[in-house]
Amino acid sequence: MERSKKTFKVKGKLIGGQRPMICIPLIGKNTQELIEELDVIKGKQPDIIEWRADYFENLDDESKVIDALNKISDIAGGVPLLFTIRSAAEGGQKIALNEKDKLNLLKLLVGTGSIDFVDYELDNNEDDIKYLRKITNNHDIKLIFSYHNFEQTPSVETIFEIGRQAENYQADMVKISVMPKNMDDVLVLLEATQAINKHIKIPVVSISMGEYGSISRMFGWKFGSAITFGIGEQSSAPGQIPVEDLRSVINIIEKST
Ligand SMILES: O=C1C[C@@](O)(C(=O)O)C[C@@H](O)[C@@H]1O
Repeated sequence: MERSKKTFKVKGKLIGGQRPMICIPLIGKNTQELIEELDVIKGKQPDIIEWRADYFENLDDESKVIDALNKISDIAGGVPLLFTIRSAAEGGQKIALNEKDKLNLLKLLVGTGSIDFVDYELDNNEDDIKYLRKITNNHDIKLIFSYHNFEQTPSVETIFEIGRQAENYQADMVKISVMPKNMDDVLVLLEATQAINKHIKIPVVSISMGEYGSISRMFGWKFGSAITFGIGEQSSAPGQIPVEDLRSVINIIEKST
C-alpha cells in the first residue's frame, strides 16, 4: 500500500501505522459512573480511551469536569486519552454549553496536560476551528477534525474532500463516520478511506456505522483506517462490536495477511 501520510506517536502508541489502534469510549454521566466504567474498560487493554464528555451531566461545572478528568487520567495511567464533546447535530447528547462555553472549557482542559487528543467537528465555525488548532498546538495536543453523518453515506469524492478540508486546517487526523443504507455504501466508505490514505498526508479514521457497516470496524484498517472504536462497557454508536471480538478479528487478519 502506498503510504505517504504522516504517522505520529502518542504515549508510545503509533497512530497511522500498520496496526489499527483500538479505542474504547467512556460514556458515564457522572464521576462515579465513569470510574466504574473505566475500571472495566482498563481490563480490556484499549490503546486509546475516549471520554465522550457530552454524556457528562455536569459539563457546565468546570470544577466537576476537572475533578472527573483527574480521576479518569489517574486510572487510565499511560493510556492516551481522547476528549470529545460530540455536538448534538452530529449524534452527540444535548449539552448545557454554547459553542463559546465549549471552547473555553476545551482551552482549560488542553492546559491541564491530562488529555492527548481533542475531537472537534469540521462543521464548526472556521474561526473556532482555527482557534482550537492554535491552542492545541501550543500544548502539543493532537487534534482530530471529524465528520459524522447518521443519515447516509456521501459519495467517494465528497468524503475525500472532507479529508482534504481537515488536512487544510492542519488537523493531525481526520475522522469520518457515516451511515450506509446497503453494502454498496460500505464499499464507498472503504474506497474513500483508501483514497484519503493514499493522497492525504494525515491519518484517517473511517467508520461505516450500523449493521451493514460493522465489518468496516473489523477490517477498515486494511484500507487505511487508523483507529477502530469498540464496546468496552457500553456502545457509543451504532454497529460497534465488543472489543474482545474486534481484537480477535484484527489478530486473525494480521496473522493471515
Ligand atoms: O466519532 C466517533 C466514532 C463513533 O461515532 C463510532 O461510530 O464508533 C464513536 C464515537 O464515540 C466517536 O466519537
